[in-house]
Amino acid sequence: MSAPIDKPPSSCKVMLSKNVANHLLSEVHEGLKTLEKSPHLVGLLANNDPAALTYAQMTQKTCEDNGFKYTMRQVSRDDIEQAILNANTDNNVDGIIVYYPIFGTRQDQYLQQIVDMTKDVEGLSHRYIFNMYQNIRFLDGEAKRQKSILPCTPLANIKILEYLNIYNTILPYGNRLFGHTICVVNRSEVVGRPLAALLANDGACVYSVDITGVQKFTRGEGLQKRTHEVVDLEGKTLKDVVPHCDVVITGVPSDKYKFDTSLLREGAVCVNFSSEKNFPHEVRDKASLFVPSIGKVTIVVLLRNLLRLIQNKRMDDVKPAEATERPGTLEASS
Ligand SMILES: NC(=O)C1=CN([C@@H]2O[C@H](COP(=O)(O)OP(=O)(O)OC[C@H]3O[C@@H](n4cnc5c(N)ncnc54)[C@H](O)[C@@H]3O)[C@@H](O)[C@H]2O)C=CC1
Ligand SMILES: Nc1nc(=O)c2c([nH]1)NC[C@@H]1CN(c3ccc(C(=O)N[C@@H](CCC(=O)O)C(=O)O)cc3)C=[N+]21
Repeated sequence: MSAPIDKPPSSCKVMLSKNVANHLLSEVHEGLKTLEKSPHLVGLLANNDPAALTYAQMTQKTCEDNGFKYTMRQVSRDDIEQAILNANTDNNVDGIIVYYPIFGTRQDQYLQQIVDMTKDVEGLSHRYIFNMYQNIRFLDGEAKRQKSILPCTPLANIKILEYLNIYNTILPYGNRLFGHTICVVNRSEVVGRPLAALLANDGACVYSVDITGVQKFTRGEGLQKRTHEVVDLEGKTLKDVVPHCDVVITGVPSDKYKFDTSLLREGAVCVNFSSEKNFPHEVRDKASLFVPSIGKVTIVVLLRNLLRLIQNKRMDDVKPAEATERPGTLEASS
């Protein structure tokens, strides 16, 4: 009988998102101490998506374990508009999350826009999205007291890269990804495209890959631009860009999809935000760090956004109007 050939142990460190989540939770607990009463988050569920229900239940548990109040309201999709309007005017509600997809059409974007901006924990209101793409970090211009709200899943990915020290804190805020080349596989409007923009705004060169093709997001040579620019890389595919990347982030919503790890640069950092396992087990033979899922971080970011909304509301004696159009600054972190 021949002895089994042992593979050398993998040098890849697998980082579970709960480590990052716990780190962020301590920040959330500090914020909570400054409030008189528990923040109240309302989750509106108007679809039969099991992923949305799981996500809602996980959010409820995290809220209850950490001093937040969470109420799930299940409504039919015909009643969702009225349910949002009721939560908007209810003084006992601090934050609202509506689980999507509901109609799966532009009606979903309509619903996103009727959530009161001061209760929009997901940062889906037009003004927040505009600020994000334009790299405007505050709602009150030069006063810089009210931070704009960033979308939860893109921000969760950023918090993970910060935790993994991909962000270089010796560099000034806004430039801390300078020198990194990052591939994001998914260009949806809710996660992939905003994520590519945020990473590029922080100084990275980002290849954004979708089934429609590859785009490159950068702030130009030597980070000359204030916000990112995008170019279509016609004819290029994942295979052309991945070998250049030191970070690869995947979000393909299919259990059939497996990332071809032979393309990875040795020692790349790999993060998967899809609820499916996009990386096969062999990723451990190539990657230096691997984060298999990020859901727990997303939920803590949601709570952090809720605290931020409450802090912004407190400062509302300073009127935030007209601040949106002013050029942003690069001096504050996400
Ligand atoms: N962990 C978390 O906190 C969250 C996880 N998710 C998960 O992330 C995944 C994606 O969510 P969404 O962006 O909302 O989904 P989506 O369905 O809106 O977008 C998926 C995108 O991936 C692209 N895509 C599909 N196959 C591809 C391929 N082979 N190569 C490159 N691109 C491909 C699609 O064209 C589309 O642009 C889902 O699994 C979802 O459950 C979503 C939100 C939060
Ligand atoms: N407005 C809105 N925002 C969302 O962010 C949103 C939504 N609607 N609709 C539903 C999808 C789905 N989604 C997930 C979030 C976390 C995990 C997650 O936490 N996954 C665990 C594993 C899941 C498990 O334990 O089964 C993890 O990453 O560790 C999954 C899926 C957010 N969504």
